[in-house]
Amino acid sequence: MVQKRALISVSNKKGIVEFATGLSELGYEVISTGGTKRALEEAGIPVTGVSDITGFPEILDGRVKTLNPKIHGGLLAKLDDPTHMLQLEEHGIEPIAVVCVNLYPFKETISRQEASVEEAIENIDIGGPSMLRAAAKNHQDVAVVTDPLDYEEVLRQLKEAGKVDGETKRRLAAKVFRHTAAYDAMIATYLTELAGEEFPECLTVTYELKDRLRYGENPHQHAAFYKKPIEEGGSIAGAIQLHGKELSYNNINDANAALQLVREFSEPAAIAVKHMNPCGVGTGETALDAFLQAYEADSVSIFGGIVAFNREVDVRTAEKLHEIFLEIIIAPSFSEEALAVLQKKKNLRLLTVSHRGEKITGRNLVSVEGGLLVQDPDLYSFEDATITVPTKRQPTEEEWNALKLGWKVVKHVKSNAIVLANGHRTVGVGAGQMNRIGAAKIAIEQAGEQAAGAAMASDAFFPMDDTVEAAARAGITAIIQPGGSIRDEDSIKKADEFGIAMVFTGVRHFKH
Ligand SMILES: NC(=O)c1ncn([C@@H]2O[C@H](COP(=O)(O)O)[C@@H](O)[C@H]2O)c1NC=O
Repeated sequence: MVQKRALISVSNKKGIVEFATGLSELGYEVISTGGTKRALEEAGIPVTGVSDITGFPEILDGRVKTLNPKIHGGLLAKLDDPTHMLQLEEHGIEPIAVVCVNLYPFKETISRQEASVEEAIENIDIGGPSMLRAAAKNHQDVAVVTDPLDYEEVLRQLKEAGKVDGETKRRLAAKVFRHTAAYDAMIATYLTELAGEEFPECLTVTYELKDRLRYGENPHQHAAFYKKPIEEGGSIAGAIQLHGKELSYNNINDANAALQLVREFSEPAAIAVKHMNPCGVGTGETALDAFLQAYEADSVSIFGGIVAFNREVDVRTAEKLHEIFLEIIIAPSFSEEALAVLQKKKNLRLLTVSHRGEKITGRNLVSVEGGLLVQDPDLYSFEDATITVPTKRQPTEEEWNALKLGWKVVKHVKSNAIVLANGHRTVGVGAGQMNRIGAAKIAIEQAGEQAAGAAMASDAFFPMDDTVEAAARAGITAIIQPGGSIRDEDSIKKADEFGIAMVFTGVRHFKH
């Protein structure tokens, strides 16, 4: 019997001995590169070295091992093409029926903070992707495996049918091209960043499947959650779920919004979110104080919402949280007693996010029909802004605290956005209105009596003085807004008329 050939060259050696044993027992001649050959021989599997086939040693520190016509001819020949077969014979090349290759660990290398550029470059696999792509192109005749999870199925089919069926070979080939494309995308991103190119001529991003979701924004929409290959600390994609039902599409979006806002605060803070807008934000000496403030901010909307903390949730906070219906609680950690309290609710999702204090710096990508919008995230903070006070009256210390809180929150509310706040919590949130005065009216109505003495934050400038007038009539005493309207003077005059202290930040925080 003519022996069939299987080529195995893997960096990740997991499961390879079992796979190679299976192939060998089925009569395959296993051919391998240096390290793989050694590992298989140690396990007692007969192996032919690739160098014995190519008649060429591995050179340049392994940069050239399998890049040889004796290998690539065997991968690319069409078995039903007489000319191909004749040429193989002429050049003494044997066809290869099974290819098992996984690549140098480029992702793992660049994930290590201390990895040098030289190390990263050495971990760019060249021969591996070449073999994978060749075999995948020729999948009509070659079964190509790159994922150890596929070893079992390939062996099963070879054992039961003596071959891998066409459908499986096509599926494996598609997987290979996804894998090599993702691999190259990571390399391209790494080198593009090193070269400092901001918006290259094409965008090669890659994401890995994290979860299939039960449905999307609505039950009739199919959905999945993909994550970046290398995790960014503090992101929802890196969150660990300790308890509760699986996260839904809307949960993930809301949790993301809550996390982005809680990161604005260094003092203990609690953020309640509904439909991606903060409905109550509180700060205090402790997580409990902060939560009580957030709850007080809007004890109606928080129902069925998400609460994010930037401090550990302790048992006292957990007991308070337990009293209301929430979908998700996110915190850096939960004390054991707190967990015991919160886990009484079967469905309540508890997430921890390992925020190590770094800013999330990756670009924002938003899909529109037929394209993708790409921009930097809005990382501008109050401390970065050039603050001016154009009114006669300067804010008092208490007003400054309220203005800062309102300004941090309004950045995370859908535009047009108005937030009313005191020094400890929001008291009114007007989100996503088509005109500014509309957003102001909603915030003022929600605040009711609490508007008196509160501060107002606006995500963009006032095109006219009507919002200042509405604020004054509600008893608001301080306003923070970007400024920059051609009619700023009208707003300043109106503020002076009512003794309001108004602050300009010079920075707009639209959010759509
Ligand atoms: N250059 C080549 O000809 C080449 N051929 C195979 N490789 C890679 O070498 C690795 C296996 O090496 P080893 O069997 O020596 O442990 C695999 O990840 C494979 O993708 C190569 N490496 C790199 O580019």
